[in-house]
Amino acid sequence: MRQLVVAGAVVRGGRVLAARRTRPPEAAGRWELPGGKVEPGERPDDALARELREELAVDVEVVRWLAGVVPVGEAHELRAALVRLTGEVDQLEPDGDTHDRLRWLGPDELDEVDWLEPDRPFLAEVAHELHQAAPTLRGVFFDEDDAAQAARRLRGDGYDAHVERERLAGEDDDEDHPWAVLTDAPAVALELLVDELDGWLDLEEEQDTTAVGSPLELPTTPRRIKRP
Ligand SMILES: Nc1nc2c([nH]c(=O)n2[C@H]2C[C@H](O)[C@@H](COP(=O)(O)OP(=O)(O)OP(=O)(O)O)O2)c(=O)[nH]1
Repeated sequence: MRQLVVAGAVVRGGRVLAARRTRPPEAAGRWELPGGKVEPGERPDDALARELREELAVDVEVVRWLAGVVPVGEAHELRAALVRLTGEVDQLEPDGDTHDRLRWLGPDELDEVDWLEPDRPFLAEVAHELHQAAPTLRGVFFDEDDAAQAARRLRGDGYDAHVERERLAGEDDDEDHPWAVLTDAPAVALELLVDELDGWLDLEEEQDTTAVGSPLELPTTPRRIKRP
């Protein structure tokens, strides 16, 4: 019998996490949904949670298993699940051992990376799921602490919210990038926070899911200067 490998489609803010493998040599440079082998007697859900904790230091829960079981080589077979992050994570780092790069991909970006063959049959269902996801709003802040506070408060109100580093149009260095809070909260909730914490709403719908990493435009209306 083939040994089961479980992989997680970690979905957050309308995007899925892809990880680039470093080993074995034939898989190095190819992208996958992070996960690993199920140990004897282990439940697949538990194995997936364990692997993502070990590899990415995140806590997840399985939302549902995707359709299909795909053979991997002679000895393994792959199943994949939609999972969601349950703990506090603002920045994810690759583990360095299995992966050297991570990317959050929107539904129209899934073909931008070179997936391992066994992962490909799952991608159509992942794309469908991402298209269904609640629209993602972005609030942008110059101050990391303000962004973190906004995300915390949104999560406290039961919404999904996380912080990402942004670039601005015309920037050509790594200095002073603003911070974006991506959330499925309604606009009114985010509006109150950007007003209070001196950020702005990024209303470029197209940027939300399709153009990850593309530069933001500066706000067109004056921002208040922060008072001490
Ligand atoms: N984790 C994972 N492995 C995949 C995917 N697609 C795919 O073909 N594989 C292959 C690569 C490996 O040959 C095998 C899983 O190995 P792994 O290295 O991730 O498993 P593991 O963490 O338990 O590692 P190990 O220490 O036993 O090597 O399945 C995928 O999406 N995720």
